[in-house]
Amino acid sequence: MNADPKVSIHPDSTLLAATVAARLITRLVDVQNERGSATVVLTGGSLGTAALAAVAASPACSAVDWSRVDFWWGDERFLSASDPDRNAVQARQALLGELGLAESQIHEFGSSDGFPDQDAAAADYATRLQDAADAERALADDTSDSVSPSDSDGQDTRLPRFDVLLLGVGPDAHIASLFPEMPGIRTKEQTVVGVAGAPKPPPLRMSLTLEAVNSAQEIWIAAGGQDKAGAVGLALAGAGPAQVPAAGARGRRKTLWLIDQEAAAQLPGRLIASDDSDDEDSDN
Ligand SMILES: O=C1O[C@H](COP(=O)(O)O)[C@@H](O)[C@H](O)[C@H]1O
Repeated sequence: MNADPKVSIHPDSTLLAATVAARLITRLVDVQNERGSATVVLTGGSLGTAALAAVAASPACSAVDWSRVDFWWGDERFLSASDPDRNAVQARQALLGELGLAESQIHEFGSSDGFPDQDAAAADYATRLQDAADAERALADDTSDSVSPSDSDGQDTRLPRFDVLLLGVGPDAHIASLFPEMPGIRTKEQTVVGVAGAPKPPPLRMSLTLEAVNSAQEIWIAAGGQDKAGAVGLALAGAGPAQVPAAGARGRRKTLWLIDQEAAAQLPGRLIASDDSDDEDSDN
């Protein structure tokens, strides 16, 4: 049973990005203290990229041991590797390029330079996720006197453990590259899907499926601006995921909506009370 959504509302998108950054730094430090290393799944989009820039600008940035963080992506555009519209290129510019990471920590989707089409790049990403999951399980088995095997705590054996998975939301309520009423949002029994005909350019993309998104320990959905208010309102009013993909995101231990006042304009009244400001932060 995954976690019901909680909502945290912030005055504007600048403060929202700073809050996401502060929370991310804190969560990564906590996970590293608990488990040694941490894994983050990044999003593209305006707020996701602004939050990464805010991590880079934070005086607390160096509290994280970045050499023990792995980065994956929830989605990517099928473009050449250096295209400025690639989510990975934007994330490298905003933060990853500042951290002195090894390339082996940065798990980008394949590009149009290396793959014939988006389906081949999606299949490759699924294989790399499975390889990482297998390696994680082998490590857990080796240390099983002190650590529970990762597949006995409900972890999806096709995927590494995602400690925090970040999502943006489009005005149409898409998350990652799962768009309303398109095949990707209905795809089952696979972890990654190729997307053709996306309504937001570029049309060719790769995305984690909803199953894979919802394998994350914590999902943080960040949205700012009045153009997101309708999508946020519908998602939190309990719409169906096929029509409103953002409604389907549920982390295993936490589902946290981080939004600004403008994006909160159509929030159902009962949810304003679910603000997680007194929620510990329950990250322990
Ligand atoms: O195309 C995409 O859009 C969404 C939302 O982006 P935003 O700029 O409207 O916030 C993003 O979450 C996704 O990763 C990206 O590929």
